[in-house]
Amino acid sequence: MKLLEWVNIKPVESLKGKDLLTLFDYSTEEVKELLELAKNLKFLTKEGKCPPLLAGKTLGMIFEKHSTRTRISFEVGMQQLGGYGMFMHSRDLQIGRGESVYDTAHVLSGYLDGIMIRANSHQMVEELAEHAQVPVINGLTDLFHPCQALADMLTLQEVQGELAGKKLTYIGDGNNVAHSLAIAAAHLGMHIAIATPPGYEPVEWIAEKISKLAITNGGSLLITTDPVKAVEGADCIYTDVWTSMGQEEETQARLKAFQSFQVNDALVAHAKTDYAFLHCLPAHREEEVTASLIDGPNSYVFQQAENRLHAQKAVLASLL
Ligand SMILES: NCCC[C@H](N)C(=O)O
Ligand SMILES: NC(=O)OP(=O)(O)O
Repeated sequence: MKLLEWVNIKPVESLKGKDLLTLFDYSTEEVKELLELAKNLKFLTKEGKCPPLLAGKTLGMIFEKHSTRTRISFEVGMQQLGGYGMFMHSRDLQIGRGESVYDTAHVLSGYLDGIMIRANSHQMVEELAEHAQVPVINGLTDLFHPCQALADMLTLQEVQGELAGKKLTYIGDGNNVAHSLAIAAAHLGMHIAIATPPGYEPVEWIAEKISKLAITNGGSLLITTDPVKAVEGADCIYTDVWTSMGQEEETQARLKAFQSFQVNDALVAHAKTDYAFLHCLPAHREEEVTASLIDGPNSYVFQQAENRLHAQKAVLASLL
């Protein structure tokens, strides 16, 4: 039998034409199906047989902020699926000179089959999605980073198998990455613990929704200011930068506030011995994580970065 006949590469039917703004908008079943498709697309890609599911299609990729992984994985992902990914920096577009989101959405919809955008404000991406006639994919906003979270779950599934009931700990800033990671983990029924300094907790309405979703799926959400409590018995430890893009002038204050939230040998001693360490990257060694950990045997950060490619191909193949 030919590979393509026994590896299931059916796009997630119910997601056709939809946007991906946050994983709150998807059902648990849809998230699981996307991850299954991502796993199969990864396998086929490694065999040199990634199917050309998006032949002739073009994804426009708008960036208001820097990117290494998101830009390159979307561009290469489109190419592997037989389509084309077109990079645009917002400062080169008329939107950078004040053309409205409404007009931009209508105009781009006439040329493209989908739009991926990395933006400063989540609200702007919602407005773009409202007026675009093609799917809009969130490549990071101030509030969410759903594509990252799908790659994170794919990586954890590869490393630890079934995730329901496992404990996922996030240490650091209650930011975009923390929000999306916890939403994805809640879909998969994980026990999530988030430790942040006071004042840097996840946004309240987002945390409430995550908690409900986690409980529905047999998991839970704990938010604490005690990193040791959060790490106790963890299967996975995750951290992100203390200062996100756009917060540069808060750097000094944040360095001080996050001092005791470094992921280091003393802290991970409270986790399971075979815990997996993840970080969305870019990382600052000896700030949020020590080199001994991110470059150590429990770290899967490069596998995680590679998985952006395969997780996003599942998204692209399904939405476009
Ligand atoms: N590459 C992902 C960067 C994530 C970070 N929280 C930021 O928003 O800058
Ligand atoms: N993790 C992530 O989104 O990386 P980039 O900022 O390099 O795209």
